[in-house]
Parts: sequence; structure tokens; C-alpha cells
Amino acid sequence: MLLRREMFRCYNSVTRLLSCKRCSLLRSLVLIFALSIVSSLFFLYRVMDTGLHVPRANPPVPHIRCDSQPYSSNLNVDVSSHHRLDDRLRVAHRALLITEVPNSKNGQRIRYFLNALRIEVKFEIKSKAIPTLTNKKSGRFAVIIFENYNTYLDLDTWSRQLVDKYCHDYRIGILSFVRPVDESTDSFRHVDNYHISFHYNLALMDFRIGEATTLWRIMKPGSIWKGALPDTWTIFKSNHSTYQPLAFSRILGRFSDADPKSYSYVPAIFDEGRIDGIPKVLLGSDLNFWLNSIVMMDALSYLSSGRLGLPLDRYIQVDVDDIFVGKEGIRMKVSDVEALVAAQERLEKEIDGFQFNLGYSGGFFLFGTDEEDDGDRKLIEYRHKFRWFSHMFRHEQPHKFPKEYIESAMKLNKQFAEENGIQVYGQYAVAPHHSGVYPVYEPLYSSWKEVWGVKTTSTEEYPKLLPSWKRRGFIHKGIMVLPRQTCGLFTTTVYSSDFRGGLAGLDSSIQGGEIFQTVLTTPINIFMTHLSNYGNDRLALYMLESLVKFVKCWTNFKLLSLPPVELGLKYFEMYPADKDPIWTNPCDYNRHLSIWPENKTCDKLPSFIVVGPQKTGTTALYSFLSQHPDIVSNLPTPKHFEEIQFFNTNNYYLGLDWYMDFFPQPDKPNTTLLFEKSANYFESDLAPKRVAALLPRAKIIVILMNPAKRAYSWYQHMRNHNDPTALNHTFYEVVSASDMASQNLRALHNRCLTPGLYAQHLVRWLDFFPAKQIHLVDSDELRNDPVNVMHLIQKFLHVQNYMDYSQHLRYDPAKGFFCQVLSNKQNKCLGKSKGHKYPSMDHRSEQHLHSFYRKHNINLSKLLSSFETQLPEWLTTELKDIETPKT
Ligand SMILES: Nc1ncnc2c1ncn2[C@@H]1O[C@H](COP(=O)(O)OS(=O)(=O)O)[C@@H](OP(=O)(O)O)[C@H]1O
Repeated sequence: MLLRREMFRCYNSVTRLLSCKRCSLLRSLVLIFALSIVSSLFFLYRVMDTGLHVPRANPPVPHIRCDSQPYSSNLNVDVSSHHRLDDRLRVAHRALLITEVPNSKNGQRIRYFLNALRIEVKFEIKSKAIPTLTNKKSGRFAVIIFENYNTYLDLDTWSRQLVDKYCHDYRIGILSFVRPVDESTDSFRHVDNYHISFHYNLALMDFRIGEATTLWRIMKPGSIWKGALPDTWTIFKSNHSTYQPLAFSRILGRFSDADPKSYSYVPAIFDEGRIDGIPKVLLGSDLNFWLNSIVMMDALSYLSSGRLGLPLDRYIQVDVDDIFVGKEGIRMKVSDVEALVAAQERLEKEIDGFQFNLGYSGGFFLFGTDEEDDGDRKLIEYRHKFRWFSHMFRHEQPHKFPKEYIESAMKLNKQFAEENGIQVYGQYAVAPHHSGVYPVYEPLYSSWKEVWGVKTTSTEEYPKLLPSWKRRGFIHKGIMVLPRQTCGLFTTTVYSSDFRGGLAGLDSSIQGGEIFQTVLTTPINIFMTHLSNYGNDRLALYMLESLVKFVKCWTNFKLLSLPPVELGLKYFEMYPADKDPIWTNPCDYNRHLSIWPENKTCDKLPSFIVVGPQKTGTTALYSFLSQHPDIVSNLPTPKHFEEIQFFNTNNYYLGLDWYMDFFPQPDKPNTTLLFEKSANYFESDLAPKRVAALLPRAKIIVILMNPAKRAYSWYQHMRNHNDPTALNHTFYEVVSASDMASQNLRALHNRCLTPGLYAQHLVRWLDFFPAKQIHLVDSDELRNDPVNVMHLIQKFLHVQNYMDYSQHLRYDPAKGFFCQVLSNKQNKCLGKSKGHKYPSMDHRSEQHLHSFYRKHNINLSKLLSSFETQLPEWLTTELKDIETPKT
């Protein structure tokens, strides 16, 4: 910058001289001299700008030192401890968090932190009653967290007994932050029955971790953090043997560094529970201070009897993307390659099995300056030292190309490796800019499999880049997609000044900040770095070596590395639920839209779905809706006629493209409403979540029929389709089958009755969709007065061209149903399978089902009343002996 400023000042003087009409010869000479200096400076500037031949300052050197307490003897943590108790109590993997006010800062921090640890959180504000703590015979929470311990101490007797009894019964403890009740007044509180006092609002410096206790797992005892601590603190004083100090600190500015005795203030304390049988961890300040996160993780593990603990193994994979990619001046030179090898040798000693993964694009080999080309050659010379994986040959974004091109580019890259003797680890590959990985571009996945036999890849984009702690893995078409972490080093982060906050910013990210917290909370880390981070200031090496050292100073983590496929297997063994992808809408997120093929369009996604249940008239409704010029259904499917059955079956794993191919491209996207109906979505456990992820604004239509009648119609449908169990058993045998019945009969029994548990299924849809997005149709009304049903649906859908269905539907006496009007004399009705004749239900089955569905129907009536929705007539009739619930 300075150089540039000087050059321009000089340039201005020269132009002033040039414009002087009365210049003497001497001035002219000065002018020529000045011009030559300016041009040299410009050359120098250009050279520096491109990094040509100009020696630069040495790259920064890692400087982490572990400060620790030399006086203590008990510093060894039992790393084999899992905090697990030998009990058989059933407790959910969830925390109860009682906050002071909604959305308090620390409340939010605690929530994010728990989310990063994948711990589900139930919030409650202190003014509300304590939520139900047990469910049947299991505990709903593995730990109870109070944003302020004073809230716990001041609970009314009833709530206090509830909490304490729960903690005793389920052997869990309390984690709490300690703040004055009212920030403005208190500076001290003594709690008699707990033999402890709190001194509030103190400014502290330095934080020395106490000796090994049964609590410490991750934390390294005896380590000292130097410097002023953020915010104000509460310190704890007690002589009771139940308390063990977890840390020691000093009053800011009061003591000299040399005086070890000055560490006499306790900012975090562990109550073993000798007074009331409940273990507790009390923290004198919130999560703003980085070390409190480690205290909190150990506390969560201990207080939950190991249920909320994470393993001490931390897997680290480092990908160096863009090998051979990058413009002149930011590539690696010979010395950088040597530094990479040397760093790898050092890191191998710290991280078991560590090896850099080099992602190369052969198309850019020798594309740098002479010195950088030598660097490329050096990488090839040292090829055996690294694990190589493939990018695209010319670093193209796969989503922009057809399959043939992608395949040929991959083959070129393969050929490059063969020509240069590189043994590529073909089971792992990464796509430039995450393109094609998520949102999934099918040709990339199939080409990867065909050309390389890829089994694992990684991306930052699933389900979204941010928040980073929500990144997850998934498996698609047999390829494990693992989440990657960003460490703040992008292609453009060449010098330390390029990092946000410069070297100091990078240091604070490593020393307790973002990068450190990532390793702390994430057992499997895949860091994404780039070639440019290993040339010039070699920031990636600085970051990695500093991080490893810092992690070892403060934690008992064992650092490990595995080849990508093994790492993938480990990931999905640890998080089996992640295997299932959850497709989101690329058009809802600009980053995804930018890596989605241009010919794809979200116009081909439905704006509403008829979700069932089966046998309630869904096909009739489907055909009535399709009569509307602006309402367009999906194309027929080979397997299930009009039903796609995407969200509830394995079809979901075929991917978004497969689903969208069932929808025509609408001529008038702004006014056309695409829809589909799949009558099994209604009772599917997975469908509501999956539909909401892809189509959060979709409208949902549900048809409700007397569940007993529905079950009978379904049974007849199964007989019609020659289901052997239905043919061999009477309806009564099916609906009354007990646990002792044959497996086939039990299965048929469940399939017959489960869809009719309407309240239970509706609640699940309501977990993901607001009530105003869900429209209920009364099946009897659909059968007897479809014109009115279609009128209400059009209103609900806000259809632009209203259609008067009285002109288009007509009762057909032969069919016994309303059918589509084709002409004065001709109707188009549904086929024989809909509305076929069968005997009425026997009385015994009717009675049985009446009592079977009774409580479910009551729940349904309560649910509908709570949304001020009119009850269908059949429901009122079913419950006529019960008082209608008040809304
Ligand atoms: N207009 C019209 N035409 C034909 N059938 C009609 C109509 N309106 C409602 N119904 C009733 O719809 C029942 C079939 O429901 P579904 O289409 O939802 O069945 S399926 O789930 O798709 O198999 C079918 O049930 P069954 O009579 O038991 O077969 C019909 O009673």
C-alpha cells in the first residue's frame, strides 16, 4: 500500500513538471531521472504484485506454548473414563435448559453449543412451570441446565421437589451459570443450606485449571490461560468437602505474575452432591469465555452419567484442493513443497496416520512462473509421500457439463496421473466448488463411480454452508458424502493479512476461537485448504501445526487420521441417522442455485400435495383437480399409476431429479399449480419432514373419512387385489388380530388400522407445517357434494381462474358417484376399482372399531377444535355421547 502511495505521489510530481512550460534544461534532466525512477518503481510494484523473483518476508512460525502449573501433583486424567454408570435407566439424549428470559444472549450461546454437540434442547423460561420430566418410564432429559443458578435456588417448593426427585431417580445432575438475581443490586449471596457463597461482578485475569477430578475428561488439568478474562465473573467460596474448585483465577490488576498464591479465586466449581445427592457444576461466567466450553463438555458428560459425552478421539483429515490450479504468484515453489513434506513429517508424530490429501487438476500442471513450475515438478517428485485424489482435469464445475464431458475430463485426469506415476486414491474425489455434490447432479455421481470407483466425497454445502455446526453427511447412490469444515483459509488467503483480522485473527481462531471450537465439538473433521494456502505465507501449515499444539495443550484428545473411505465408514457408524439424505429446494438458497444446472427449474415442483389417507376418495379428488386448466398433476408413474410415492418410500433415494421428472414444465409458471397425490404420505413417519425440507411453502390436503369405514374399504381393496392374507381372513379377524396372530395377519392388521389414527398423524404434519397450510376435506362431502369441496379447495389454493365445478361434475346414477361431464349425455367416471360393490360391514367389526378408534377420534376432535376447524359430521356422530370439547 505504502509503496503504491509513494509511486502515485511521485507520478503526480512528474506530471506537474511535465506541465511546466518554463522548465529549464536542468529541470528536464531531473524529469528524465524521475521518470526512470518511476518506471523502475512501477516495475518493482508489478513484480511484487505477481510475486515474481522478489524475496518476501518469511512465513509466520507457529509459536504456541503450553503454560501449565508446575506445583500440582495430580494432573493425570483417567482418559478411559466415560463417566458411565452401570444403570439401566432410560434417559433421552436431550437437555432441559431453563433460561431467564426468551432469547437471552447466553441462552442462545448455550443452545448453539448444545446443537453443535448434536444434543437436542428443550427450552423453558423460568416463569413457566417445569415441563414434564418423564415419559412413561424414561427420563426426558439427560441433564438440567439453569441459565442462572439462583433460579434453581429460588424455585417454589413444588418445582424444586420435582427437579430434585427427577435428578435422584435418573441419576443426572445440574449444570448452571451463576449470575446475580438482579445485576444492579447484589454483589454477594450466601446460600446457607449449601454452605457456599457467591461474589458477583468481579473482573478477573488468568485462568488456571484445577487438579484432576472425576469430572475432567477432555480438559487438561494444570493448564494456565494468561490474560484478562472477558466480562465480569462470579467467584465461589466454600469450606465444605462436597466442593472441588475446577479452576483458579486472579483479580484483574491486583497481583504480580510471579505470585502463584494469588490464584485464590474460584470461577468454576464442582459440587459432588454430598449435601443433597445431586452433582452440580457451577460456572462463574457464560460461554463467551472459550475455556468454559471445555468445562461445559466435561460437565455435560459427567452430569448425564456419560450419556451426553463425546469420544476423546478427534479425526483430522486435511484436503489440499486445487493442486496445480491457481494463477501465477499464488502457487507453491520448491521450498513450499519441501516445507509441506517437513510439516507432514512433524504432524505424523502428533496425528496417528496423518497424510495430506492432494486434490489435483492435471490440466493446470506447469501453469505458473518458472519457480512455481519447479514447485509442480517437486510435487510430482514427492508424489509417493502424499495421498492423491482427483478433481476435474481443468477444475471445471461438473454441473455445467453433460455426463460424456464429465467422464472424458475425469479420464484425462486419470491419464495425467498415470503419465506422472501418481497412484491416485480413486475411492475419494472432490468436485471443484462443491458443484454437483449438493445439490446432487446425478451425472457427477455416476461418472465418479464409473471412472474412479468413488466411494466417498465431501462438501460444505449439505444441507447448507451455514451455520457450520449444522453441516452433515449423507449417502447417495452408494457414495458417502462427508461434511467438510472451513478453516477460514480460502484460495485467496495467500498472506496472513488476507485472513480476517490478520495473523492475530488467525491466532485467536486457533486459540480457543472458531477453528478450535470446531475440533472441540466435532469428532470427525475434514478441513478444506487450497494449494495457495501452502505457498507464500504457508498459512495452512501455520494453522495446522498451531492448532495441533494448542489442542494438545488444553485437551486429552487423541488425534487420528484415516483414509477417506475408512473415515466415511467411521462417520456413519457414529451417526447412522445421517445416512438418509434430506433433499432441500435449491431455489431457496442462492449458493445452491449457483451450482445447479441452468436447465433445471423449481417451476417443476408441486405447490400442493394431496397426502391421503388411502381409500378416502383421493383418486376422485385427483381427477377433479386435474380438470382445472390451471391445476396440473404429475405424469403417470410406471409402478403406482398416478402416485409418485416419493417422500414415503425408497424412491426418495433416487433423488430430486427423479422426482422432478414426473412434473411437466408449466406453460404459465406464475398461474399454474402443480400437484401430486400419494395416499400413503399421510401416515408415513418420514413424509412430513421430507416434504417440509423440499417444499416448505407447499399446501397439504388431507381427506378424513370415518376411520372404521376407511379400514373396511381398504380391506376390500386388498381382497380385490388378491392379497392372500385378506382373502384368508374375515374383516373381523383382521381388525381384532392380537399380538399372538401370525406375522402376516399382524402386518395386515397394522396396515389396515394405522392410517385411521388421524390425530396422531395430523400432529406430525403440524410439527412441520403451520395449520393454515393444511386443508381438511370431509370424505362424505367429497362423495356427496364435490362441487362445494372444489369451491373450498380453490379458495384455499388461491387459484387465480376460479372454476365453477357445478358445470363440470355430475352425479352418475349408474356409477353411484359424481363424475366428470364430457357432454350432455356422457360422463367420465373412475374405473371399476373405485366404488365397487361389497357387503356392508358386520356389526361385530363395527363395534370393535368403534371402541378401537374412540380415543383417537376424541383426540382428533380436540385437535380440530383447538384450530377452530369444523368437525366432520361422521366425527360428531361417532362422539355424540360425549360433550364437544370447548375451543
Ligand atoms: N366420485 C367418486 N368416484 C369413485 N369413487 C369415489 C368417488 N368419490 C369418493 N369415492 C370413493 O373413493 C374410494 C377410493 O378411494 P381412493 O381413491 O382414495 O383409493 S386409493 O387409496 O387410491 O386406492 C372408493 O372407495 P370404495 O367404494 O370402498 O372402493 C369410493 O367410495
